[in-house]
Amino acid sequence: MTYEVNFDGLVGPTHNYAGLSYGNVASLSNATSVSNPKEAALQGLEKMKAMHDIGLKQGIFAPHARPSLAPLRRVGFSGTDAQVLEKAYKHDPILLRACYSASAMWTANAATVSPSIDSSDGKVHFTSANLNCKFHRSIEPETTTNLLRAMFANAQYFAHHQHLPEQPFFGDEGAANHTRLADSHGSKGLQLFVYGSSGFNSDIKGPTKYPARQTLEASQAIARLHQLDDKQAIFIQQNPNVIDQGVFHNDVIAVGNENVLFCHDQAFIDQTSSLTKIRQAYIGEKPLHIVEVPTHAVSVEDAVKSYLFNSQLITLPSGEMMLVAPEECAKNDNVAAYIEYMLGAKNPISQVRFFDLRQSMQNGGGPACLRLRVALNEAELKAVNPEVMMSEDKFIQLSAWVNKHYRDKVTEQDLADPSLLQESYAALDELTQLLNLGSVYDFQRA
Ligand SMILES: NCCC[C@H](NC(=O)CCC(=O)O)C(=O)O
Repeated sequence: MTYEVNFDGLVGPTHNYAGLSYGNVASLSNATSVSNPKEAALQGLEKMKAMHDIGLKQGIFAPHARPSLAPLRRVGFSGTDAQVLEKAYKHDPILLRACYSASAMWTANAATVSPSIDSSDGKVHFTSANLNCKFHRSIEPETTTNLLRAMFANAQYFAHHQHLPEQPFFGDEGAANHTRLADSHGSKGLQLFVYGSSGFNSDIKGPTKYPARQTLEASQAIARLHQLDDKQAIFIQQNPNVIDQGVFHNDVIAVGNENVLFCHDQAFIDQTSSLTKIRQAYIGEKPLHIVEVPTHAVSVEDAVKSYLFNSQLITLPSGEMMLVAPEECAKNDNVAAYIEYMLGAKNPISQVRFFDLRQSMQNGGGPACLRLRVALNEAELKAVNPEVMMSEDKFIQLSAWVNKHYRDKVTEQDLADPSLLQESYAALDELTQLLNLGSVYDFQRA
């Protein structure tokens, strides 16, 4: 038996709205709104618990330590921690906000993962994403790797790779631009890598307004590192026009699960020929279902607002598929009508469940952004650090931990307050014990 295990990012104690992601409509439009980290973390935990209760395997990905002081010291802010915060607040508040971001919650961007069945050495491969398109995200990869190593600590089963070179040519945003199509989670599959532009080839035309965060070269490097056979990797360009309309990652316009690809009809460049290539490359024996949503039913704008395609598409223990959608989809008439139609149409998706993830959604992160998918067989699952797996007890423990440590309000002014740093580090130090992670943060290693 092979399971798809979803590792959801636990929202960190400094979750805030800083408007840091040009090209991500929600991030920009909610800049400087007041955030509620406690509510954000509890909303995320509710989703994890619901997935666990449905009978799925659910994991927990710890947050990163924020504020991160190393980048501030590196660019010349000096003194005690409190002095560094005070000076940065005064002289470069935007940089300070970036160093406070809880963006590591969106674990679809933490790494790209290939299951052992696809890799020639028979191991599960992980490559942390360099996230070098946005400064606040470019400071994530080292801690991500520390966390992955603490969660998947067995070298017999798990191979960890360093993130790609920190340079736009190798822009890599992890699993948000990667999906796997296969007859089942346990069968050999086709890994679909979707890139926005090329680092080296100027014939490949990217978007003109917003940045393309994933390059072809990065996707190719991952396929090499993960030892994928040529037949098991396909590279398709994202439609640059939709990037310019706010589709900053492919998982805002397409999602795959087993033998289903659910996508908008403007998701890919030259959509008809892109889909033909995917159909021809599919290596399964079952039929590949491509559920393509027409623009007349759901516009790109509605897709971006509702995050329909940032739903998780999961296989239930019964074998049916369920769309795990943000509540915003139920509130958008066009999207709600399409979902109703789709559930009744001839395809494997037969159920939907909506979640309130507003705190994350307001920064452009839906259900699918919040999770990293790792397909694991029984032996591999046994080798995972058991403390990072969701259970009744873990849910109670983590909810209590959030309620004890988190604030229910963070404003821009709070970022100058050194007690927010102390509270956050104390909370995370305790969390590393709850999840048995060891010393993964800089402040624990100093
Ligand atoms: N996969 C969803 C990622 C969302 C994330 N948003 C942010 O970082 C917003 C942070 C802020 O603006 O405070 C991003 O754009 O990478």
